[in-house]
Amino acid sequence: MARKFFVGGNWKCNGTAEEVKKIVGTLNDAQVPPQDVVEVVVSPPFVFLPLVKSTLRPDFHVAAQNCWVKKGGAFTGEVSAEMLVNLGIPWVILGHSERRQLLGESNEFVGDKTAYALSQGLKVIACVGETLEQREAGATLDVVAAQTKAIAERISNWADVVIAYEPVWAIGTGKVATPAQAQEVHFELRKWLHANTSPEVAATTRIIYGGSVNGGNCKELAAKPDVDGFLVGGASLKPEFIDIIKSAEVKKSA
Ligand SMILES: O=C(CO)COP(=O)(O)O
Repeated sequence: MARKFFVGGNWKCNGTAEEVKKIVGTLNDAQVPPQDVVEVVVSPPFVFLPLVKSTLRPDFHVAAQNCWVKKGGAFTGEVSAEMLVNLGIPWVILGHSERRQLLGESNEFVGDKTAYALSQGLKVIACVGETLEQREAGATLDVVAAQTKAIAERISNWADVVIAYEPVWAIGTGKVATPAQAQEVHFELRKWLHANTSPEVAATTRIIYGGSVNGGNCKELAAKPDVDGFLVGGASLKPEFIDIIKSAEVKKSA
């Protein structure tokens, strides 16, 4: 069963309005494979969402980088799923390791957010991944399984979920997981989904890799059977993001 290649660009907390316009211009001018080959989603900071949504080419989509865990109200500083839906934002990234680590988001909280966002009609890029300490302790699979379980316990429909495997030690470090390391975890995650959700969910849910992906390493990673795309940080702010989008071609010819 074919899983459409997915390339997300997580801009994190970067950019001025001028820089954002420039990135959008570069994306709009780029020659990339068609939408039936690759799904492209860029995720600017909240304040730039309307600008990006209104100026970005129509075959690319936008994602927020977070949203609140329940209906909006007296939650100062938060942005609700309802607001994103109201603005026509189709996607949201949840459970990024930077939020898990710096803001103390627990597996349960990320699971609750995922369930709520889906209930409001958003599609979710749900991030999982182990720290270097956890990897060295041999706990990688336990960690990503526990993170995925907290989501699986709270949702029944995986059609609008993409799992992003982002090993914390590979994020922003230039230390990319080897294709074999990524493949191993993606394979195990799919196996976990098979055993704990359904064979159909396991076969159809896209599992994308994130952590120091760039124009130079993307093709080798994309060639692995269980790597269904990427969530790109630093390189998504640069023209090489186009090369990463084009790595979808590797899959097509596989
Ligand atoms: O965190 C990431 C994407 O969400 C990955 O970041 P880098 O590509 O900068 O390592």
